[in-house]
Amino acid sequence: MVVEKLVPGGYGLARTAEGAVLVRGGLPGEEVEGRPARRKGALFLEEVRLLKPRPDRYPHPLPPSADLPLVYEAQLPLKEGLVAEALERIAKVPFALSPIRPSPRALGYRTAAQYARHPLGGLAYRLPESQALVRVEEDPLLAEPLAWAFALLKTWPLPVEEIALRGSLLEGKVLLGLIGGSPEALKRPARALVQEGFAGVVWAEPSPKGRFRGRVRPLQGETTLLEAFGPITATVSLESFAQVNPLAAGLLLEEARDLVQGGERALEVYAGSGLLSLLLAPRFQEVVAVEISKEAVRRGERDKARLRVENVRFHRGDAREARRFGRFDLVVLDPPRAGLSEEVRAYLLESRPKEVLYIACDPATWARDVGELVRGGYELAFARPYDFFPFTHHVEVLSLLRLG
Ligand SMILES: C[S@@+](CC[C@H](N)C(=O)[O-])C[C@H]1O[C@@H](n2cnc3c(N)ncnc32)[C@H](O)[C@@H]1O
Repeated sequence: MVVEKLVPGGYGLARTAEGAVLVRGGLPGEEVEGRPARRKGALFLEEVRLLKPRPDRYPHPLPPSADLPLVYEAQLPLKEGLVAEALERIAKVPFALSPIRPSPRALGYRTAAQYARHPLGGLAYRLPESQALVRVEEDPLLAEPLAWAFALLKTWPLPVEEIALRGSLLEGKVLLGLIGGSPEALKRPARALVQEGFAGVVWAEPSPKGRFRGRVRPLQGETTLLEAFGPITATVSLESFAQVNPLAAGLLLEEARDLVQGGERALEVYAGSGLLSLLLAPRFQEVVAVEISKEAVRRGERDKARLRVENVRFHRGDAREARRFGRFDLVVLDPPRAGLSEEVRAYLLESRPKEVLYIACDPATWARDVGELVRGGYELAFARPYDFFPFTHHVEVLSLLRLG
């Protein structure tokens, strides 16, 4: 069978007599075979064999997380296609997207990464479906400070379950998170790791809720770094979200700043450390930034003081409570992959801000939300895919909706 197109989740889609089959590892135009198996109501191809690969497959080694192993130029139309198709099929909004903006770096772009420790030594990637560990010998997607850390840690036998890295291109430094093991036993190795060149080492308890969601203890050195995201500098840490490709994120922030009109009050929900609030502050009298992570809010408060921004108010809380903050001229949204919660969508349709700036990392949930806002009286004024994650199917979208 021949893979027809790339679909959400990074699968190839092929059609068979039994219906559409999702193919992990098959790219559009490639001939594959395998055993179709039904899981969770969909048909997946198992034991995939690639019979006829594309001629533009990337010829050098990549980590297993790189599920779009094509030469860079060939990746971009596929990603654009994911966004265009989501708009058409899910939002049902006819709209011409602005062309995708490539990442300034196709390789060496990632400033954050996590690996499991392989039981036989070395670093490994956990396959999302089977949870099986695949050893990672090299990772050319890592930016320079992380590439140094990767090479060092590959041979360092640390008694932990996972490691997390967060680097800064601006400072040329990297923080190391040790997940699992005992913080007492890791104090000495942490000192040695800082002597070796890490800016800081933090221990975290493994938690079913996610990385850094259980107990966290700084072991040695720094816990935050300063990073440049285009027009703004911000602190980053291991503990809470910051964009992994600061050069690409910087381009998006520049364009975002130019898109919005300004006014009296702006609200940012899912704000992280409030990069957009701090950036847009000069255009508004008051900006409220709502974020659930205590650590991200703490970083935001520090950035606010460092940048001497007076009119941004951080609020640690749930986006679902947006209603209590009242009405705004602009609402900025950058939610996790699940997109907006029902309560946030209802709040927007009730309070009717003049502009909604929506940044998304999942085209399908973005399209669902855009569809609902358009049916509620908004018009999609701008949408451009951005490539924050070369060599993977992930794609970011910058969009602006205006009251029609
Ligand atoms: C994609 S990140 C965007 C962060 C920020 N705009 C940035 O670029 O750094 C999404 C953020 O939403 C936060 N978040 C997730 N669920 C939330 C909720 N229910 N209420 C408020 N914030 C939430 C996460 O902690 C994370 O910081």
